[in-house]
Amino acid sequence: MSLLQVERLSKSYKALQVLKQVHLEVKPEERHVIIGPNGAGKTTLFHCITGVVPMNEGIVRIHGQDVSRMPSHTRVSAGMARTFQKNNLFGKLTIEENLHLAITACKPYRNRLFKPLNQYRDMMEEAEELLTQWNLWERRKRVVNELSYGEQRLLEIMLAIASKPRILLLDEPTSGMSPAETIQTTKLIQGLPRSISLLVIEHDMEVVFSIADRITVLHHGEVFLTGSPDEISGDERVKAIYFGGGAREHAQA
Ligand SMILES: Nc1ncnc2c1ncn2[C@@H]1O[C@H](COP(=O)(O)OP(=O)(O)OP(=O)(O)O)[C@@H](O)[C@H]1O
Repeated sequence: MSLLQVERLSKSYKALQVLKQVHLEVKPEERHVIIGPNGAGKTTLFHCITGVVPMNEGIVRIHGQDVSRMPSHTRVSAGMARTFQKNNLFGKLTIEENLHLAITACKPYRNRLFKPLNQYRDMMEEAEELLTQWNLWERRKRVVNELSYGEQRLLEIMLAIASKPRILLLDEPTSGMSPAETIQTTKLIQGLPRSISLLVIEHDMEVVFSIADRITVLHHGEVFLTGSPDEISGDERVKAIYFGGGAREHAQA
């Protein structure tokens, strides 16, 4: 069974039809990357899959469960987590405080907190484990606003992992990063447990081909082609779409 299944998803913003009858499947353990020129509808597709914006038509299923009408936060309970193009962190709080909030948001006691967060032992243990795994234990007291842009984006991925998702959606995880940060982030994505399936929007072709098991090309809001990295890189029509239009500036960056 597919972990994520998107069927006939369509979305318009007033007269502008952004997504047209999109079909997409992510299998268990799969790392699936979406590419396409600027304005192809990639981020809008993520917004619709995660319930950030309503779609006009279509079905989204997570592990067979229809989540199409669920609000965004409920989809997290169904096993979906995501990062955004612009980060969603609490800049004035420390790394560990951000993590405590992210873990607590997934706990059954999240709406009835009667004591300070650091007295919830299960949450503190999970936080310590993640901070250690991600080599952030020593830096846990650092305030987020003082971190580099690349560190903030990495922290965002860690916070998304804190909800123990079955599928993680990453929207341009390396955008705005230095070459060194891009390499670090790519390694980190490669090292994520296979138990978490990935759906990633990415423009940097080196990153795309170093993480993708399958690639979907989105063009003018439609799925143009889904295939293996070899199928996509060898397809002349994809090259024409991707390098003939709005992706050029990304490809050359
Ligand atoms: N809230 C909105 N209201 C109106 N139009 C929107 C809105 N969000 C996106 N669009 C339009 O929808 C189209 C697709 O945008 P989207 O951001 O999904 O593309 P994208 O493939 O993610 O692009 P990029 O690679 O530049 O991030 C664009 O024409 C965009 O201007």
